[in-house]
Amino acid sequence: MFDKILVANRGEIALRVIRAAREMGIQSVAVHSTADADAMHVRMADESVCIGPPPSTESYLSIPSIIAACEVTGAQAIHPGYGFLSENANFVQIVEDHDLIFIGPTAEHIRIMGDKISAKDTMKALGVPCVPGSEGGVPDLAAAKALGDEMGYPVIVKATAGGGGRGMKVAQTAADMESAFLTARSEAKAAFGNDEVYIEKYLTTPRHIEIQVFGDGKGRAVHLGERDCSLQRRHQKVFEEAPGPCITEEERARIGKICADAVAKINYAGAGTIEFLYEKGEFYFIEMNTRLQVEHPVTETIFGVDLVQEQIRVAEGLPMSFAQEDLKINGHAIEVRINAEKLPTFSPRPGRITQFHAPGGLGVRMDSALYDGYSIPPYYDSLIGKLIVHGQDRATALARLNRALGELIVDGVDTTVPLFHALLQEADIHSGDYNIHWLEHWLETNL
Ligand SMILES: Nc1ncc2cc(-c3cccc4ccccc34)c(N3CC[C@@H](N)C3)nc2n1
Ligand SMILES: [Ca+2]
Repeated sequence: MFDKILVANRGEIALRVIRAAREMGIQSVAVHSTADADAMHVRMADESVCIGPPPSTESYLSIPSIIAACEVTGAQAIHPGYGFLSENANFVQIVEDHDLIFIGPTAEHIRIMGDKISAKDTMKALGVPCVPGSEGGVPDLAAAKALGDEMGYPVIVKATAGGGGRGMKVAQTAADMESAFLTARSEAKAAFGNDEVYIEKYLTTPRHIEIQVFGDGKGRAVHLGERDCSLQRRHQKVFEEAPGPCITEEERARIGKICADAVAKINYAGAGTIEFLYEKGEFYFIEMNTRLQVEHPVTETIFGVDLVQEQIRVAEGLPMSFAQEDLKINGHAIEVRINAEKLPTFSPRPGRITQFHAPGGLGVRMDSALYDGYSIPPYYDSLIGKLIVHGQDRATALARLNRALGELIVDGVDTTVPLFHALLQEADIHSGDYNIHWLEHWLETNL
C-alpha cells in the first residue's frame, strides 16, 4: 500500500488526484514550477517541491527533477495525470529503474499505442474494427498514389508518431495526394522526428465515440461505456457527454465487450480510452490513449465510480473495485471545458481572477483549481475548469448545465462560458444531432 504518492501535474487534474489519494489515506506530494508557487494544488497537497522555472520543459516535463522530488520526499509512486509525461514510455522506464511505481500502464503498452501503426495492428489482431487503409507505413509517393487509387478518395494521410489530430492531411482527390503525402511526411519529420506516415479511408461525417476501459494488469478488464466527444474545435474538445446520444444499449454492449476483451488479453493495467470514429452504425478504431482523459468525470458520474482511486488500487496490485456486472449506467452526464480564452478567436487570456464562484446544487460538479485572486499563468494550457452536470436523462442534464452556467462566476478574465450559453440555444445540441464537423461549421456563422 502506498503511504505517499507524487502528483506530476498541475491545475485541476493535480487537485483531482490529491483528493482521491486523501480519501484513501495516502499522502500527496505536489510539484510545481516557480510560476505555480501559489497554485491551489500546492496548497491542497500534504507537501510540495518546487521543480524548476516556468517553462514546462524545465519543470513538469523535467524527468530528473520529478524523480529527485520523489527521492527527497519518499514518495513511492507517481501519478502523471494527463498531458505532460503521462504517455512518455521513457519516463515510465526511468521511474521503474528507480524502484518507483508509475500509476498507469506499462512502458511497453504506452509505446505500442503511441505508434499509431502498431496500435492499429495490435487492435486489428484483437478483433477491434479499424478504419480500412494501408498495411503499415507508406514508403513513398508512388505507393501512396497507388493506394489512393485502389481505396478510392477521399483518403487521409496520418503520421505514425502523431495522434490527436497532429500531422494529418486529407486528400480529397488523386490530384491532392502528392501535396497531402509530402506535407504530412515533412510535418511528421519536423514534429516527431519520424517521417513515417500511413493512409486511411477518410470518413467524412463521423462522430467521435471513445470507450473507457480499465484493466487490472493481470488479465481482467472492464469497459465503462462510451463518451461522445464530437464537439471539438481544432482537435480541442469543448463539450463531452456520456452515454453517447446516438449509441444504443446493444451497440454499447457489443463494442464495449470487444474493447474490454482486447485490453484484458494484453494484460493492460489501469485506465485507457479506445477512440473510434462512428459512422452509419459502424465503429472504426483510430487510436488508443493510455492515460486518464480530461473528460473522465462524465464516465465517473454515470457509473458512480472513482477512476483515479481505481488507478491507485491497481498500481498497488489490488483488484479493481468492480466487475463488469457491477457497472450500470445511471442517467446522463455532460462536461464543458472552461478555458481562459477570448471568443470568437479562442485566444488564450491569462490574468488575475478577481472573483470566482463555482456553481453547486443537485447534480453539479466543478473540477477547478481557481480561487479569488488567483493569477492564471501564461505558460500552460488555458483550461481553468471543467463543469460536469448529471441528470436522470439528457434533457435534465442540459437544463442543469444551463442553470449551473448561470451560477458560475469567473471575473477578471475572458472565458469560453458564453460559447456554452449560445450552444444551449441550438436545436442540434438538444437533439444530439451533431458530428465532428458541427462545431467548426457553427462557429463560422455564430459567435
Ligand atoms: N480515417 C479517418 N477519417 C476521418 C478522420 C477524422 C478525424 C478528425 C478530424 C477533425 C476533427 C476530429 C474530431 C474528432 C475526431 C476525429 C476528428 C481524425 N482524427 C482527428 C484526431 C485523431 N483522433 C484522428 N481521424 C480521421 N480518420
Ligand atoms: Ca490520441
